[in-house]
Amino acid sequence: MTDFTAEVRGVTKRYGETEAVRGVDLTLAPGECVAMVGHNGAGKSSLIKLMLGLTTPTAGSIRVLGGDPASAACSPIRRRIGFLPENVAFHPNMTGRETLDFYARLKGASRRGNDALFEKVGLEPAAIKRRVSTYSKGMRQRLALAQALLGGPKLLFLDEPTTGLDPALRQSFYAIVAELRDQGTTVLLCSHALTELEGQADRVVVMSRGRKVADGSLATLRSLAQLPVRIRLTLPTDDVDALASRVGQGAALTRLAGGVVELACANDDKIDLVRRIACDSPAVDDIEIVQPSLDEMYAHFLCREAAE
Ligand SMILES: Nc1ncnc2c1ncn2[C@@H]1O[C@H](COP(=O)(O)OP(=O)(O)OP(=O)(O)O)[C@@H](O)[C@H]1O
Repeated sequence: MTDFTAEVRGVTKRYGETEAVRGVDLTLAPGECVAMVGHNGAGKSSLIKLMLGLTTPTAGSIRVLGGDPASAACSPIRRRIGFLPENVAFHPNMTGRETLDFYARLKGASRRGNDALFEKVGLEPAAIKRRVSTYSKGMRQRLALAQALLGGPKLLFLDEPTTGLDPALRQSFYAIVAELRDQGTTVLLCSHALTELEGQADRVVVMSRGRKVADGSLATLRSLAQLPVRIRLTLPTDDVDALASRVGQGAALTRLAGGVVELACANDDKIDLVRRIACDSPAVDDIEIVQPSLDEMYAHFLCREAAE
């Protein structure tokens, strides 16, 4: 008996000569929001298709919601999975309502909840009467999310859900994802927009060339990557060199524009350094601690994998 919503064990997927997924282990716990990142062709979509039961592994095993998602007996399981594919193509001549009704029939879900779904994703009553061909990219993506939410999925796969959306729409998209997660839905989210994933995902999985090269919370990945933390000081005095060298003892120092000095140090040395700055340099105007970004950690794990 497993507690995981999805469990991928030693999975390899080969397409002819191409090994799209290589020996991947991955678990998704109930109510977890996991971000999967990786370069083009890293194997993210292949892994999602395997968990959806659209393809079968060449080696290894997959269990989703307690069953094998590819087996014919598991269609009740597949009804509890939602999927927003990377490139959604709806029929242009159907209205929003007709489209959602159509997908509800396909999924065997009741259409009674469709109005609530339109409201959840922010599609106005006037908009759902219009043909999809008149929709903006943002409206199509909202409709795509409503489609993925049909039947109240326990597990939701979102493949590049925010590509092409403006910042406000991206925020509202993530607000819906957070609400779903709070209600216990497990979410796996693929994206190339690493910066916007910070703060959204409980865990980040980094894929490269079919392999999983890192898996953990941002804090775990930070401690694994051991990238330097940067401490930015805004110094009021002209004597930047003296002050900077005094506070910067033992830390790599860079002068930035506008009297700002950046000190790079190991994460474990950060508190000591901040103490020293506070004691020795009362004239510091401002202090900012910049943790390694997900972009930087991602680049680090890819370089490490390439070197291995
Ligand atoms: N049906 C298929 N037939 C043959 N090769 C495939 C098939 N699907 C995927 N591949 C190959 O498997 C590898 C992984 O592709 P996949 O689409 O899983 O990557 P991805 O990480 O989702 O990339 P992207 O970010 O560009 O969507 C690629 O080399 C791709 O060409």
